[in-house]
Amino acid sequence: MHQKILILDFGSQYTQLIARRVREANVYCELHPYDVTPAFIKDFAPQGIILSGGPASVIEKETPRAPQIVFELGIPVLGICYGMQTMAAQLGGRVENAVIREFGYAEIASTEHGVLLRDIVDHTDPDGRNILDVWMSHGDKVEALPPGFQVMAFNAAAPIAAMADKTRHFYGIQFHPEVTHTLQGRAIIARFVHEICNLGHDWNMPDYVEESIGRIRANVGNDQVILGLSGGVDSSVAAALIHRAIGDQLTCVFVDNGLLRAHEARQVMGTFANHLAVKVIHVDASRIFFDRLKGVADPEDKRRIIGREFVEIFQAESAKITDVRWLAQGTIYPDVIESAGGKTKKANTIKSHHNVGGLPETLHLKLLEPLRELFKDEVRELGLALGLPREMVFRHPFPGPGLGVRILGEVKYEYAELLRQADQIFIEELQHSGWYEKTSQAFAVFLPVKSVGVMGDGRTYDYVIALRAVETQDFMTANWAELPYSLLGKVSNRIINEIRGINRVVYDISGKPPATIEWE
Ligand SMILES: Nc1ncnc2c1ncn2[C@@H]1O[C@H](COP(=O)(O)OP(=O)(O)OP(=O)(O)O)[C@@H](O)[C@H]1O
Ligand SMILES: O=c1[nH]c(=O)c2[nH+]cn([C@@H]3O[C@H](COP(=O)(O)O)[C@@H](O)[C@H]3O)c2[nH]1
Ligand SMILES: NC(=O)CC[C@H](N)C(=O)O
Ligand SMILES: [Mg+2]
Repeated sequence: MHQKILILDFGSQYTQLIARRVREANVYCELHPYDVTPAFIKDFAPQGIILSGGPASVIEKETPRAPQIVFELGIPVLGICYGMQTMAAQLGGRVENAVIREFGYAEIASTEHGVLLRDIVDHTDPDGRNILDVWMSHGDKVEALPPGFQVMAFNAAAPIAAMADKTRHFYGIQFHPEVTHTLQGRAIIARFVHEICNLGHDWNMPDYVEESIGRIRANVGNDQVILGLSGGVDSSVAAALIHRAIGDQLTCVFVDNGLLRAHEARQVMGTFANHLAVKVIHVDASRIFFDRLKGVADPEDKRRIIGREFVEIFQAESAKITDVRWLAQGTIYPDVIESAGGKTKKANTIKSHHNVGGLPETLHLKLLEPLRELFKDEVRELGLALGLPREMVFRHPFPGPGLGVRILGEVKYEYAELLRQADQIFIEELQHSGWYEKTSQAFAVFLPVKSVGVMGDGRTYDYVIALRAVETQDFMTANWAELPYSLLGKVSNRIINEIRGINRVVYDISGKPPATIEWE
């Protein structure tokens, strides 16, 4: 049993980051909606609670409140932004519309009341006051302190920019410590969990590996498990972990759908089957995929067809193995959070992300998802701890539909071959120049349009390749990467010189939003 923090989510854009920061302080935490039941909170038995920010306004009626039990358990509570405002309102203070709203950088002076901000400082002002550079995003502010509280920090826009009741260990901060713009944010979160909640550093990878292996063994017993192995980070780490736990009871199914990157099949088989001695069934289904995709140009239709075909292959393969009771997946914590949000939010479907999650009932398999609690960088750390090669653990994510959504319109074998070569050149050059690690995701896109060129004094009429490279934390928003012109020039030269059929290369300079990372 780990010591743990409960984070109640009021709908902030940054709630996941709060969880990340707590984990980075080596403390286990979970994120749940603000309206969980009192019984849930009791059972969860947290050593501290964090209330997140949120878009609503405490001033309006019918807006979210923290379950009252949060303030009755005798444990520390930290309210961030909306979390602070609702704490103030619920405990007898007052919240008003702010005259001056703050969005972005702000300075606050701390009074050092309570332990949370004591000695945490960016600089001092001419009056000798401790100043923190913080990031704010609010239109409301706490106007009157609840009984028992004192001001912990202030500025002109928010005379109560932070407040504390040091007897009950209730803290409220108007700024966001979870975003990196708040320079001392990490230190503040660490202060809260270690010194105010008195939690140790009991969340670390080596312990996690052992615990997780124990849990997998206890769950699975003597059953057989199958896992769809893509060669991506998540399914690879899941495979390595489960294999460590149950060895030969695990069978991986790696589907070559003809839409993989260059040498992917060889690499995956090399690492897993040869190096780690994991049982991997290599299903060469490229012909089936190309057949099914013939004449289909609509991106959503393509995604659906590819997703359906994956499921059929899985079903066929699992039927060939006796005693399979479990389907293992590389589901990670952001997937869990996002699909929970997806049930309640009325979100627009931009793309239906392919996932083997939609397996038919007739498969009758239980789900084994050992990475459900982990963030991507924790998954990477786990991969390294399990001995997976760095190139595998740190590779960019690759979507399930693969090159199928990077060939615009109809997918043809000929296009896939051209794209594979271009993508390989781009990735090679990024790696040589040190830019692969500086970008979050990079790839080539095949445009099935022809343009005129001149090569060796002759006319060409060939296809176009677009290059895409982005920097992002969470893949929800992204900036295009400012790759050096010299690097782009070299990649362009190589693609046009080395690949017959391509005579023009362009670079995608669109952010997300308004564009998405993949072109389809
Ligand atoms: N070619 C494939 N063969 C078998 N299973 C696959 C294949 N492609 C995708 N999958 C399954 O679909 C799941 C979702 O793919 P996704 O790309 O989200 O994760 P990943 O490949 O494990 O990691 P990453 O996000 O780093 O690419 C994978 O975990 C895997 O189980
Ligand atoms: O497993 C996946 N199955 C999919 O169908 C899929 N579509 C997009 N992606 C990846 O998700 C991230 C965001 O992509 P978009 O900005 O294009 O939506 C990027 O990292 C994309 O590569 C997918 N991953
Ligand atoms: N970021 C937040 O939590 C904002 C809280 C509240 N909606 C405000 O504008 O003050
Ligand atoms: Mg993948």
